[in-house]
Amino acid sequence: MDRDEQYIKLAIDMAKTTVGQTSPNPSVGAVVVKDNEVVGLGVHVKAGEAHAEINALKMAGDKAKNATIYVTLEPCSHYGKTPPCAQAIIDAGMKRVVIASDDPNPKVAGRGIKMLENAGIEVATGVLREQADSLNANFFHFIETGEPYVYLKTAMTLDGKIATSSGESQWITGENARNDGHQYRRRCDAILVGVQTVINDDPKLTTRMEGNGKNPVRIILDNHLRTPLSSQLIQNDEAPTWIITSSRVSPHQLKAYRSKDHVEVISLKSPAIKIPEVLRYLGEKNITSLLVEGGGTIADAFVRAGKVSELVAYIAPKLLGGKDALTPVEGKGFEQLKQALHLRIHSTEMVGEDIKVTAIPKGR
Ligand SMILES: Nc1c(/N=C/[C@H](O)[C@H](O)[C@H](O)COP(=O)(O)O)[nH]c(=O)[nH]c1=O
Repeated sequence: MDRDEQYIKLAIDMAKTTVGQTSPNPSVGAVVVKDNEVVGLGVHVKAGEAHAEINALKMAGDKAKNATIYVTLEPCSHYGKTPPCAQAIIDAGMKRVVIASDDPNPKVAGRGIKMLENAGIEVATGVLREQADSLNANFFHFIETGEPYVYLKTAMTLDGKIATSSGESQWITGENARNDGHQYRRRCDAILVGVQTVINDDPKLTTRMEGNGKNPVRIILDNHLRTPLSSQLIQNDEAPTWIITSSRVSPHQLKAYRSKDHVEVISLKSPAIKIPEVLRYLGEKNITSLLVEGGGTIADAFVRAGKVSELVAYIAPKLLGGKDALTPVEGKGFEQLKQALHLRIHSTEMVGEDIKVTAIPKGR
């Protein structure tokens, strides 16, 4: 690993610590180096606050002059909530800029680099690009599609069951795997379940394990508004609860949920909920990442709609059997093998006694 890669790696590792808290902005890290000495470090901590480059330049002060800045994403060139970073780098009299990811926004991609080169600053790009790009896969997907990046998460036994035939499901996987699953709740802007999971499991869907963290918005897909008023998602107000229902529900039914400030019922215009419509709506609400926790009917709807960005499967070394035991993907399914959703295995690792597999649909 050469010097440029070393400093970009440091910037990426810093950016990793802010994943989930900068939404709808990307997670970015920056390192300022003068004569092989680190003189400034910075991350973007929250949307609307200073960008990583600005924080690193602030720490570097006068030492930024004729120094090099290593940044995980192309410096912005436009006035957003804060002035453009490319201009701040020019004003600081820097000599060189090393970048990992290009800006995915076609409207501004390359403009920051152009500004820097026109000011006589040397620019190197694409250093550890893949690592930096995967850090912001959610953000890049959101910018390119206007829809949230969708993690489909499931927890099953080795024989593919998510619950016993009598419906018992807690717990299939161990503490470590469930803890790992909560990191996705911290990272995602929203978590989504179907009403059957609410009825069966009465989940809280908050980020509770390993030091807590930001709670995602909790979303229930509920065509006929069957969410029990007594359920934790209605009674517990630690996070917003959005119930997405169809246009067929009556004003009387809607009224029942109005008493809870943290609950919002959204009836989409169609008589039956369609996944693409849900994702367009969530994108408009700046939900950039969505954790779909099931159950099987919901998973099937997302799979058949071709709207899964990444599968996260936890597999417990257990056998449950039972022809009526629930499986991760239920619903209508595909009738022919050639229709199957093909994925590329992205990672496999042990998490406690369980196996964790992540996989990306082919062609993404
Ligand atoms: N049943 C299992 C899971 N089950 C996940 C279901 O969504 C379940 O209803 C919620 O996890 C419950 O939410 P909360 O914990 O109350 O916030 N997920 C897992 O990772 N392992 C399992 O064994």
